[in-house]
Amino acid sequence: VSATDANTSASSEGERVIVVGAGISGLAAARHLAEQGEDVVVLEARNRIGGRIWTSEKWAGVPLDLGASWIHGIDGNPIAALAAKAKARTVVTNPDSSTEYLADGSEVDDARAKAIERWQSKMEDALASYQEGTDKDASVRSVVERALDWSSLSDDDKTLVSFGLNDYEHEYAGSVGQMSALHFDSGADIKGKDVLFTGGYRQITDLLARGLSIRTGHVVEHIDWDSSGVTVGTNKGTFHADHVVVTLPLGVLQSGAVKFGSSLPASKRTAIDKLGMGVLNKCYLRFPKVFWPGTDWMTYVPDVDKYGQWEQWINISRPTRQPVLLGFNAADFGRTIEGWSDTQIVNSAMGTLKTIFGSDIPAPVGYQITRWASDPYAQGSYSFNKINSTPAMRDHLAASVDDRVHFAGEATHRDSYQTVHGAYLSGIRAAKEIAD
Ligand SMILES: Cc1cc2nc3c(=O)[nH]c(=O)nc-3n(C[C@H](O)[C@H](O)[C@H](O)COP(=O)(O)OP(=O)(O)OC[C@H]3O[C@@H](n4cnc5c(N)ncnc54)[C@H](O)[C@@H]3O)c2cc1C
Repeated sequence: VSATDANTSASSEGERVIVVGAGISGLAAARHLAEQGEDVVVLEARNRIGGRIWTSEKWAGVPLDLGASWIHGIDGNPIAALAAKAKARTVVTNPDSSTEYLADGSEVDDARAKAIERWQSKMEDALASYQEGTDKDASVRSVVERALDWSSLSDDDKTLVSFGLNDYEHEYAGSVGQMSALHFDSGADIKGKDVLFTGGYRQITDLLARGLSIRTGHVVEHIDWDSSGVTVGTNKGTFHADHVVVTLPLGVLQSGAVKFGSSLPASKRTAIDKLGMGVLNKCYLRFPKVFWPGTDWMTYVPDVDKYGQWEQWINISRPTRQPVLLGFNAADFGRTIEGWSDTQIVNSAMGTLKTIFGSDIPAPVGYQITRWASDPYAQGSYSFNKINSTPAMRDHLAASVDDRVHFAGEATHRDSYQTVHGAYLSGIRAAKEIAD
């Protein structure tokens, strides 16, 4: 790889490869290529590696993941193998370990819990039978509302149905008004338990990055190619190579922030346009003491006019051994609060916690808040299947162009998009297009 302002190992006889992005997919690609003897450099816009894996060290001794937390399904998962190699300690979290609260803060009783389950299975059935009965797409919300005859429901039932809808948003990060009823859940099933890292997800990216040539602070601005090679322009000079592996997040591709010199194939442009980039944000709150139950999850069922607000919480005090709670907000509300000040967000979170646990709970002694949609190098949290997108579009997004420009990243994995392991596998796939 040669740059006008810098030269790397010019003596190498391997192919010269530039990898754009030092997230898990870029690191996986670069590592595979380096192991095959290729001459590879990673260009990363941020001053850190990891991308949407981002372990905060802001609170001494309490590493917190602001991006990905879980290995989703450890059975046969390549990230679980890397975790073992890194000797990283993990903790199982159990989705069935949950305490549920109603809008007034009272705990959900057995009858109400059954009603919630009943509505959830009605929604699942409605979506499954829609998928079997048509190939015309519609939004998840419209299919559910039609099947359950929304306007005839009592306010009480509307609240429970809304809670179920927002559950889909937390899982897939898209708004149910935009999610494809045909394809929202396409892809691989998760196999095995979910685990998170007590010492942070960065242990995985740090392991992969070891020994690689990575240039942080290099913002890629344009990518050109012809039969003789590729040229990658950055804020710190121009780089030349035989191949480039582009791992830019879907949101960044959609924004047009990086210009592609020769035109990209129509199928790839359509895929970029039609797939969706969703939002999931985190708000960690640290308290002087634990005042919540010992279950892994806490869920809150707000009134319909507070749709999607602070519905899902995880008790992070078990893995961190600290009085810390993590509140999630997805999709529309997750996006809305990015425009709020930190104080507004914390007050809003505390409003929900006070409704549940009483107004005399202690004030938080610290907070950490994410804004993934406003982040110029992510422009969202992860991709989702928007109305009128198709699973084949992920293959189009993944396809290489002229055997020069290769694509990886979570959004390019047809079955395991939205995940760390999907991103990782896509990086290996792209690297193998260049060197097996
Ligand atoms: C809040 C949140 C929670 C999540 N939870 C989980 C979870 O629990 N489990 C799970 O499996 N997955 C989870 N995910 C998804 C997972 O984090 C991603 O699928 C995965 O990390 C994506 O990796 P990637 O390499 O495709 O992209 P990225 O990690 O985004 O890497 C792309 C890199 O490109 C860089 N870049 C962008 N623009 C430029 C430019 N112009 N020039 C140079 N470099 C550039 C970025 O800075 C970034 O480092 C979560 C994501 C978020 C945001």
